[in-house]
Amino acid sequence: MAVEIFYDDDADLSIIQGRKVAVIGYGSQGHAHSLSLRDSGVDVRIGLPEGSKSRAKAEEQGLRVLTPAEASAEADLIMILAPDTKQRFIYEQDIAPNLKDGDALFFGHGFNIRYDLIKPPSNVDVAMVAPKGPGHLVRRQFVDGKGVPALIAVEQDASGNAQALALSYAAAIGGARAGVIKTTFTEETETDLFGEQAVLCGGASALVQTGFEVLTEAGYAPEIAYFEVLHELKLIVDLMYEGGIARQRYSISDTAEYGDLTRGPRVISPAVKEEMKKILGEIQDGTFAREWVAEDEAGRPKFNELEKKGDEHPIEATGKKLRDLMSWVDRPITETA
Ligand SMILES: NC(=O)C1=CN([C@@H]2O[C@H](COP(=O)(O)OP(=O)(O)OC[C@H]3O[C@@H](n4cnc5c(N)ncnc54)[C@H](OP(=O)(O)O)[C@@H]3O)[C@@H](O)[C@H]2O)C=CC1
Ligand SMILES: CC[C@](O)(C(C)=O)C(=O)O
Ligand SMILES: [Mg+2]
Ligand SMILES: [Mg+2]
Repeated sequence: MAVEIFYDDDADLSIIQGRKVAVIGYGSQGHAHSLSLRDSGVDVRIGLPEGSKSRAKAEEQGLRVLTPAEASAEADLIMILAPDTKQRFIYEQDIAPNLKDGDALFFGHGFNIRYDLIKPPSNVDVAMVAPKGPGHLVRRQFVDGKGVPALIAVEQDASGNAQALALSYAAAIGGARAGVIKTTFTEETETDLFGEQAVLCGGASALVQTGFEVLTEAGYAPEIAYFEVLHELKLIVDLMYEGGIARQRYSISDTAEYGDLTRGPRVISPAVKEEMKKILGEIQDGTFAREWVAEDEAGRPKFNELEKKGDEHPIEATGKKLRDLMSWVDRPITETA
């Protein structure tokens, strides 16, 4: 079945402009949504705990900051953009007691609804606006007059108007400039987790680190290895982004293309595809979600150890040294928050 795609002309911005929005969390997505909602004429307040280090950033941008409970009580649309593993506690403690008939509960990712960690009452709309890109780029694209495509989904339509509300919200953060696709909480959650684990983050990081190790262990200069397996990856992905894999193959040399066609499938072998299917199975049957929730509850020992190991990988020191010399590399995407 063909997906439904909506653009600015399909969205009614006045719907979200008529709501009182609370954005809970002011990190990667939270800052992007809040600032762009405000710039689109929406009445927005931020919900953050008293001791949160994000408070100063939000206040510096001229936003009104309340506690999550105060912001939820004041608002009639609550967007939860706190870490996925913290959302159920924030919901129970700060949001649920303040939900009123006709309110809307919004998510930027379907994790807590898909895995039954949050169970909203039947008298509120439950919807999702999930930009398909990192928050800092969502904001930068908005400021540049462009947008990052977004997904919308409605889990519960108490008002009968939840989809129009979600589309209006998505338009206010720039999503409808690029295209807003209708999906479900289940499809968004499972495909998002698969994409970030197997390809975008997990797959790509491991591919780059392994390529760097193979070259440097064979005696090649780390600087040359860095350019070859990391720096140039962006340029190749830019071509894919513009015109697919076919466009990338059109632009590279025939020598590179023959290597791509014959060696690529040896790197991403049938065994890798089998492992990807296993990873998808663990997402679908809830194994990954249970593991991640338990890891977070235990204080993230594995997360912290693996993150530290990644930071200590030799490619990071080489990259830092080289990037400091590259005047042409764009400003950091963390500049806006
Ligand atoms: N990162 C991304 O680009 C994307 C994220 N998403 C989804 O968006 C949501 C937010 O993720 P992300 O932006 O990465 O989150 P971040 O980790 O970047 O930011 C989390 C924010 O929540 C705040 N926070 C922590 N605890 C609480 C609490 N108890 N009450 C209120 N606020 C709290 C943090 O404040 P403090 O400074 O105190 O830690 C911080 O401001 C998730 O559902 C994620 O899956 C979806 C698409 C892309
Ligand atoms: C690719 C990672 C992501 O899913 C995203 C930026 O869309 C996330 O959860 O951060
Ligand atoms: Mg994503
Ligand atoms: Mg994600």
